[in-house]
Amino acid sequence: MTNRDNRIVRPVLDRLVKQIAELYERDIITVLVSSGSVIAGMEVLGHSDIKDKASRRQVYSAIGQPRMMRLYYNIFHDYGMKCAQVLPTKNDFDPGEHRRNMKNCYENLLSEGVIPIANEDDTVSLSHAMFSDNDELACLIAEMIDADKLIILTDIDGLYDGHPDADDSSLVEEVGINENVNHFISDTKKGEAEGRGGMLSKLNYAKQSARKNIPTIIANGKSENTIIDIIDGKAVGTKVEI
Ligand SMILES: Nc1ncnc2c1ncn2[C@@H]1O[C@H](COP(=O)(O)OP(=O)(O)O)[C@@H](O)[C@H]1O
Ligand SMILES: N[C@@H](CCC(=O)OP(=O)(O)O)C(=O)O
Repeated sequence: MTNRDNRIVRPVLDRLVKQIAELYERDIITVLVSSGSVIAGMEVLGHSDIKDKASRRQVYSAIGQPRMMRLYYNIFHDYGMKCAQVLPTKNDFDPGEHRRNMKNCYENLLSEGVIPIANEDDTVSLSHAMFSDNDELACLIAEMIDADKLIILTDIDGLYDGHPDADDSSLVEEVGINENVNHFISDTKKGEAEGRGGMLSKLNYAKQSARKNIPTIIANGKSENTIIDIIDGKAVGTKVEI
């Protein structure tokens, strides 16, 4: 949802929400896990003199998260839908009261026809409370709500069997949970703002979800109709299944 200049690309969010709205019409209900708060905060504040990276992330995300939600609120509203914000930390997923409360909240939001939008609470999640990235958060939510499917969107069509820019690399259509294909992945993290993730993390959490019987697909979030195509059973992205 960001471009190389570290700006939020509204048409990408618009396309996402349009598809979520179309699925809702078909009684397919989505929970959205969305990053973007740190970059949205950087867009507002610009350069910060705060040296400590964690403190800077707190400040940027505290500024950016309401901005992301304003964008989402407006776009969902344009499609006649309502959305809500859920900001957990990793600790909230431990067995206990917070987990039960969070699950209850998801169930109630969904029963009210409201689409939950989750992001890590970057203002408080430091060290052990921190998810490794939003791929982990999506995986934990999918498991908690017993999702039928997890779709991990990125800026590339899926996992390639070599460097994505190499002429002889091609898209891997399916990966088994016990298949070791980590060597396909090169460290091409573009240094984009404070984004964490990366393809290795997507693959690991996709396998983790598949192990819990949640079919998972890594696909391109910048393409026009990715989510709908996946739901319609078209051959899109990289499937990770048991
Ligand atoms: N074998 C591979 N197949 C697909 N993508 C790969 C591969 N190796 C490295 N990558 C890189 O992973 C990137 C996707 O992860 P990235 O966008 O960094 O994660 P995040 O969405 O968490 O920020 C791709 O843009 C690509 O450059
Ligand atoms: N929670 C942070 C992003 C965390 C993260 O892992 O981002 P990404 O590398 O895009 O999966 C944010 O909203 O900016």
